[in-house]
Amino acid sequence: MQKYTIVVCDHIHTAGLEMLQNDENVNFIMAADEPKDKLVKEIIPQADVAITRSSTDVDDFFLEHATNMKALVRAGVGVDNVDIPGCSKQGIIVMNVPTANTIAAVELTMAHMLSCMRMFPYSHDHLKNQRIWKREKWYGHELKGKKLGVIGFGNIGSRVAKRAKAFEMDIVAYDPYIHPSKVTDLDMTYTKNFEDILACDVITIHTPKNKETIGIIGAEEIAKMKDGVVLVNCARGDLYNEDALYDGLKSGKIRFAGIDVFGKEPATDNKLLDLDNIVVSPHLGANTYESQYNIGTQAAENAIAAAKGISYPNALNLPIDESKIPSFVKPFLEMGQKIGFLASQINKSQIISIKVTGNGEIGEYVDSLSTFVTVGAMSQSSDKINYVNADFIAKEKGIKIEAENLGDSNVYKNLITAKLTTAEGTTTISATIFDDGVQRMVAINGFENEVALKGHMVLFKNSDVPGVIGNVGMTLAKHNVNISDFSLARNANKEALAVILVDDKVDETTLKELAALDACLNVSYANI
Ligand SMILES: NC(=O)c1ccc[n+]([C@@H]2O[C@H](COP(=O)([O-])OP(=O)(O)OC[C@H]3O[C@@H](n4cnc5c(N)ncnc54)[C@H](O)[C@@H]3O)[C@@H](O)[C@H]2O)c1
Ligand SMILES: O=C(O)[C@H](O)COP(=O)(O)O
Repeated sequence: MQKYTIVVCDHIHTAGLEMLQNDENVNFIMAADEPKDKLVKEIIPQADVAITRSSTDVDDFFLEHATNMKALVRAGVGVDNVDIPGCSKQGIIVMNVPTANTIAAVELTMAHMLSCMRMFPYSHDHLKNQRIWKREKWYGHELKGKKLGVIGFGNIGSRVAKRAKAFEMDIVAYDPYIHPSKVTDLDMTYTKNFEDILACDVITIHTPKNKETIGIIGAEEIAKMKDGVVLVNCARGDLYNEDALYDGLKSGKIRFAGIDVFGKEPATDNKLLDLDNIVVSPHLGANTYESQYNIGTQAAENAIAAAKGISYPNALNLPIDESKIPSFVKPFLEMGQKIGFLASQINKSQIISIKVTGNGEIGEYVDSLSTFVTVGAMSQSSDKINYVNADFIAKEKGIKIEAENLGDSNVYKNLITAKLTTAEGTTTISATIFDDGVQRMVAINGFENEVALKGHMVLFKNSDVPGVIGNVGMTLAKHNVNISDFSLARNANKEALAVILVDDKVDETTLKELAALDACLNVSYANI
């Protein structure tokens, strides 16, 4: 029985661990308590799939040891500590669990916001730990009537905004990547002007961490804010520049900050912890039982599906978004891979370039088609090639990949053509799918041979003189090769090409005998 190794690198809910344990095809290794060095060097090389959280960096060191890995599941949202291009290069499909912890993060944000307004952890500490009853010391502020600036209006930001509106706050949202109606339909203000956010009483951030958002709030932005502003960050460390945040809090320009995430975690020696106008938590945004149950079970389910090659839910680095591919396109993708593979068997040499064109409606998907043709064409020479790393590996090998949408075709409703150029020459194959659903080659190197793209194939090119077909048939019969289909086409140069489907593999002796026939120009065998 096929067994797949799934390594759990960080703690996930026991319900997820049980799913892994109970799957008979899964050999599951719980490595959350292993030192990272041991995890990476000794355990990761065994993994077909790994499950990680924010405590495991998927960096050069990790990838260097992930020699068998097919997929990685981030049991959460943020993939800022996962080197996605590096994973793609190694053919590792990266998936996350994007919505399972949304509510947990939303509610923690509200907790931070309220704690900042009422200094709740401090009054609690005063009474409980210091036994001081000093009501006049703890005058807070109300959310009602205050302006809340929300940076990033996705799953979490939009829900924080809705809850804040229930507290009668006025919401201003900044998110250049959404339609403004997502905000205005909720009777909130949408802005493209970041200064409108800086003018708010309370600011909360809910963007991913990337080149554009790191330091989106720095010293300059803080200087423009209202005196006594409150800042909340339950998204990622470093979105607010930590030095600027520290200075702003120290000077009192920022009255209070609620911070769940830090530039470097664990953050036990972060200087922000020295301040007494800050509420902090150790990256607890996702830590509710409900959210961890959802995340743990979804991560386990997705890891099992990926290990078995069944599906890759929420994959972040597939060249195509499968949910956006209409069903009629999928067989064309599969056929693209077949003609790439066929071309590479007929034209066996170092690949120089691959050009893919599409006619008809399929032309719109020619970029995805070219990825599939590339996988097919390169799979002879590399057993590591897949849809995720095909473009990277092609680039690395200096192979030029081109894709072009040629618009409507006069003859075929949809047609894909793959042109494979190697050190030996060029092979061009066109294929289509008619209403009967059969994937058919319709042309090869200028010959209009129509033949189903399946099984064993002999391609026999000859001078167009009498008697050739008979001799080919006799030679195949002599070697016990049964013909199941035969397609003959001629060109203007008095040449003919026979594409012969046969029942079994054709051996070298038979091919040599065919090549020795008088009119033969060349012969090749392929199996798809
Ligand atoms: N503290 C935690 O434990 C915790 C838990 C869950 C999520 N998170 C973090 O919260 C963040 C948001 O998560 P989400 O699920 O809402 O993600 P999401 O993808 O649903 O939303 C992110 C939003 O940010 C917007 N955005 C991107 N770049 C922007 C920019 N430059 N300016 C303004 N808006 C921009 C996007 O358009 C999107 O609407 C992520 O960083 C995630 O890692 C933290
Ligand atoms: O991005 C996330 O999903 C959160 O930050 C949670 O991270 P964690 O899984 O390490 O708690």
